[in-house]
Amino acid sequence: MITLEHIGKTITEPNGTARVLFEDLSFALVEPGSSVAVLGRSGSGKTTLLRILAGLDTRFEGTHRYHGAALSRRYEDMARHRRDHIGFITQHYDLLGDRSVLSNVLMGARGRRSAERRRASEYLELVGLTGFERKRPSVLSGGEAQRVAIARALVSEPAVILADEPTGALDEDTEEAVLTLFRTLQDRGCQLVIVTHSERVARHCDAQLLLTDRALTPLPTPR
Ligand SMILES: Nc1ncnc2c1ncn2[C@@H]1O[C@H](COP(=O)(O)OP(=O)(O)OP(=O)(O)O)[C@@H](O)[C@H]1O
Repeated sequence: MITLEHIGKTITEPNGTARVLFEDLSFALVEPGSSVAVLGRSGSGKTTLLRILAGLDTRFEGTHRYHGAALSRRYEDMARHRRDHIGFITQHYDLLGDRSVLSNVLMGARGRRSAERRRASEYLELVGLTGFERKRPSVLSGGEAQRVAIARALVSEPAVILADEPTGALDEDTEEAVLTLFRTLQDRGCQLVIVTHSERVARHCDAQLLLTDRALTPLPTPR
């Protein structure tokens, strides 16, 4: 269970003026295996919200809880929280260019080496990238790079997956395969937060929230 309570955040615009991004924002993902889509205009703060949930942004007011316990803002504690519980599919993939695809996926793994390598290969297969293990990120298409980022986030089978536009570079069939993979993980109890501009992706989630006027508002489920 992951919750945000009374979150406030102010950013500084490039011209030096302050802008309130979040004001008394609340969020709760309670049921095991549940998923929520976060929609909102460009610049409304969706990525910032995911970064707070991931423990990557600690400069905010309010409380971030995991299973009821308030998270410390110490860098080491946040890093441990991320490693132990969170899989983050970032908007720009953030692959390491001097490492192979397999090595990039292993960056997301924890546990015994041989088991990790096997699971990394399994997840590459699940995202349709068997045979890509030794390639470098620079030779991948955008959609292939995105699928490597997905495999990296999922390989540790985290309790919570945070996904920033996770299928933005994918064709419909590949997107469907990724959404099916997400559903399989949800069936095992994994919780998902997906930032998306796509109604199709939002429809796959159990609930939809709109980030507007500095806070989250529930939306009726699209048909
Ligand atoms: N560290 C920062 N310092 C200053 N401004 C920031 C910082 N991080 C984000 N911003 C600004 O905060 C606003 C929200 O950014 P964010 O990336 O969260 O939006 P978004 O809703 O995810 O947008 P998009 O849909 O375009 O990806 C933007 O105007 C961005 O320029």
